[in-house]
Amino acid sequence: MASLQAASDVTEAFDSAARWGRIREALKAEFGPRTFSSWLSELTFVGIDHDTAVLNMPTAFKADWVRSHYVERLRLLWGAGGSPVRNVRIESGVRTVSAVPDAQHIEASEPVVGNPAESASRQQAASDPDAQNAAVLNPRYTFEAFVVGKANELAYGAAKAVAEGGDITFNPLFLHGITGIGKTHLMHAIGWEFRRRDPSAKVVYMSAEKFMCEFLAAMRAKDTLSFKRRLRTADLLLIDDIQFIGGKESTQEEMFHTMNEIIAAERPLVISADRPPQDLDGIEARVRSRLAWGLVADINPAEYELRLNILNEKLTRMGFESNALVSEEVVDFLARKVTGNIRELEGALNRVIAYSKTRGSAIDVATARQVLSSVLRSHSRRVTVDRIQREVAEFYHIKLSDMLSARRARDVARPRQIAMYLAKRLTPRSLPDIGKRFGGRDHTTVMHAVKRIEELRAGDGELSADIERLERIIDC
Ligand SMILES: Nc1ncnc2c1ncn2[C@@H]1O[C@H](COP(=O)(O)OP(=O)(O)OP(=O)(O)O)[C@@H](O)[C@H]1O
Repeated sequence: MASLQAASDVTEAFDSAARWGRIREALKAEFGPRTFSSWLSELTFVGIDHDTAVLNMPTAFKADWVRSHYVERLRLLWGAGGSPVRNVRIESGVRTVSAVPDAQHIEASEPVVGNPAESASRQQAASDPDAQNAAVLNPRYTFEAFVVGKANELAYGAAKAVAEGGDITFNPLFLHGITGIGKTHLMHAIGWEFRRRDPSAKVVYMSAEKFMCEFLAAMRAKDTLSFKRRLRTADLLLIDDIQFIGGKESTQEEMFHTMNEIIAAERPLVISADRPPQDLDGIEARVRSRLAWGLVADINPAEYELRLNILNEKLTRMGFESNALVSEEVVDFLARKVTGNIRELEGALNRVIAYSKTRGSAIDVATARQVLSSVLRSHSRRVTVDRIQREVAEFYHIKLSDMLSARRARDVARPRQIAMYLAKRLTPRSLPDIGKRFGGRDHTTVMHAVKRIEELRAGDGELSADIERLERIIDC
């Protein structure tokens, strides 16, 4: 690893590796053995690069997942206890040589971090299959902990209605919105409330990816019956991130029959995705139409006020009511500056808290700015495909969903091509990755769009000026 500082000091390397061993144990205790083995067990420690812990995941897909779901937690664990590590970088690709002693074989010698109640309930789940469905629900994701604002009030209201049972007029409930915005939180909240009202109810929560893996494993083992029975007998079925089954035909077929059976039995079904049903490319028309049958509720990016309320709610829940560690000014600063999604907002808050705890006193805005410099820098610099899609859609007065849709009319196809072109120019994403974010299109479509816009720009001053204007909007 040329970019890494040489681990010349074996003791130092060993210390970091031992630390990684303890962090792995903490993660396992915190997230439970099942989540750990699905998402975190393959993560290996590569080395320390200045103030950054470098970790590796064998596949790009899982690396992406860890980046979007666990990196803040990893950063906090690495940075705890006065450690000089401030950042965590997740690389992908199979690594055969370890730059440091193999951390995975080092026993945890310090107490693990994690919620003991959660660990206990997970341990119980491991030996009690009936308890497993409840155990996958995150205890933090309740309605009480969900802050409502304009951006999510429709989804919240619908989720409450499902959870409270009674006579709902829609089924399924389809929740959609960009990553890190509260879809999973709401689904778990429905599960908790449903079970609170009827402790004997069978609540099944599953990510679509897990649905696929378990179904394919059951097919391979020629035992799909128990899989089918487990899902189809649910009193409440929650399927998260359904976009992942795009293109997987046998899984879609099974999903379709499962949905039909649950709906026909008038038992509630809740589905989530990163986009509305009609834009789920790679998913059969009959499945899409079934998904849109009930109520489709979107969750929009939080506005300033909601971001502020969420931060205050989190602080209260953590027992920081008196603002002893995080002042009102710092909360306001975070709400104004961290505008991406709620996961990022939480991450920034956790960093500020961790830093204040290390110092033993509240910090001011200037220090918060410093502590978050890498987050804020990457935030202001980081142009995302989502952001490009939003700005281009607004600029050309088309619907955001048309960026992902299959519509070929010129008035939407051209802005979509421009957005692809800008995604290639302004983000580090690869062509296949960009294609995936434009409704699962092939990389050749993106390549064609980039070429086409380059050609048009060369001969069309007006288009070229529009693109420059867009670049300025997106860049600021
Ligand atoms: N309105 C809210 N109030 C309180 N916390 C929230 C709210 N919205 C999101 N969060 C928090 O933000 C984090 C990310 O939310 P969540 O995991 O539900 O996102 P998601 O939309 O399911 O993302 P993904 O599509 O990546 O799975 C969670 O910790 C959740 O508790």
